[in-house]
Amino acid sequence: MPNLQSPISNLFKTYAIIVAGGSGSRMQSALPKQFIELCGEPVLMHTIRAFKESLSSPQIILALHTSYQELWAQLCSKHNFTIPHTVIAGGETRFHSVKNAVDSIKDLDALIAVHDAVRPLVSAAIIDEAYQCAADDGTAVTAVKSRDSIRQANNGASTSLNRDGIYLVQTPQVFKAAILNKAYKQPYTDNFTDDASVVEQSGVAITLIEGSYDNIKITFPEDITIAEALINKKPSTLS
Ligand SMILES: Nc1ccn([C@@H]2O[C@H](COP(=O)(O)OP(=O)(O)OP(=O)(O)O)[C@@H](O)[C@H]2O)c(=O)n1
Ligand SMILES: C[C@](O)(CO)[C@H](O)COP(=O)(O)O
Repeated sequence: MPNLQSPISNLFKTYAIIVAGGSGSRMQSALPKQFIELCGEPVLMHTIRAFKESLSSPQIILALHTSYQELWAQLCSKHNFTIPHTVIAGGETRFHSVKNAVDSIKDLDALIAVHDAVRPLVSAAIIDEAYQCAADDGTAVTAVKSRDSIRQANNGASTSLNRDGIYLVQTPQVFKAAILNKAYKQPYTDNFTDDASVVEQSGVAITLIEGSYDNIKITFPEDITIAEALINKKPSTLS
């Protein structure tokens, strides 16, 4: 069935915060992983294009460490990359990068997606579904069910958990702007591993939506090979 709903951008101003302020220590590459080429262009360009191609057509805000902003400008020029976006300063942690971007958005009636620069395989369909769900529920966090069995370790022993109740969380994570703005006023703690954990701590319930096993995060060197294989799959086989 074709989606006959009008794009969410007819009803809400939409933003996408793409966080690219990390150093990629686990990648062990001199060049942070968001700038490494994937099928001929930097990872970050694939990610920004996915949002540009969504029906939600968000205004894109890119969080980049100041020391890499000149490199990014050079890469955009080299690759003729002209998708409009605003660059703001990345922070010391992912939380601080998101906070800088959230603080730059003054429209508290908007919808804001937060997405890792290093998840370049996100589909337009998932992006649009996440904005729609956040419009309805206030929050939308993409996740997939664990495909492996799960055990909880405890004092040298371990017990089996029901994997049907275990979700692996991805991005995009989309929120009504007022919810995200309030959540990011909280002081930072190490427990804030994603935006859902920050919003939940502020007292707001999280709605999960179906993500995709293809929406991998590029974290380790082998992830580049896996991402290229996924990109080269026929589009009709992407799940
Ligand atoms: N200070 C930071 C740290 C991370 N990120 C972003 O958050 C996303 C997810 O983080 P992760 O994969 O952990 O990236 P890095 O922090 O770069 O990697 P590592 O943890 O291996 O150092 C990435 O797009 C990364 O650029 C960010 O914007 N600002
Ligand atoms: C935000 C995230 O990508 C959701 O899976 C993840 O929590 C980032 O964690 P990392 O420790 O920075 O890889």
